[in-house]
Amino acid sequence: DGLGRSRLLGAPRCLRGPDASGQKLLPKSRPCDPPGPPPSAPAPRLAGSNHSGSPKPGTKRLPQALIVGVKKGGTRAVLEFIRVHPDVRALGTEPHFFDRNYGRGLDWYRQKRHSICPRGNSLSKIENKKRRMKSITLSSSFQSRNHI
Ligand SMILES: Nc1ncnc2c1ncn2[C@@H]1O[C@H](COP(=O)(O)OS(=O)(=O)O)[C@@H](OP(=O)(O)O)[C@H]1O
Repeated sequence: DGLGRSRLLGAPRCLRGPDASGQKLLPKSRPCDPPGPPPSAPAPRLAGSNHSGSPKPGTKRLPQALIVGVKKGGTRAVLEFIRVHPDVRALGTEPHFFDRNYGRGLDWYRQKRHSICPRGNSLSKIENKKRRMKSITLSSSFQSRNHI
């Protein structure tokens, strides 16, 4: 609200440690993780999925929000605006999940997000260079009555 009070009352807060006081958690100059398994690696399977790769009923967890924009459409600016919220943490750099690290699986991606905010709200910008699209996912403990 206008007084700077969080409307996310009741949601676990992401306490910002000394390493995250408004700074990017991962500097842009940091080299990417070594490449994952070759493209022939099987597609990652969702936790709780059956042998066909389909999630079991009741186990699929989707992001609370997915913001999609074209490349160079200002998606970084949107992410930076959202991360100003005190209850939101964001990966500093794009994890390159789809174009470089897909073979590492969804657990690798989830762990990256979990490492910045284990119980709360995390943002990350992911990319699909082939389609020249960018998206921002917001996974959170927000209740449906909460908005940012
Ligand atoms: N409000 C507003 N108005 C006009 N232009 C803006 C605005 N916000 C971001 N930008 C410009 O958007 C470019 C970055 O977009 P993205 O963050 O989507 O880039 S990327 O696709 O992730 O590389 C980047 O443009 P370039 O500097 O030409 O790369 C930003 O300057």
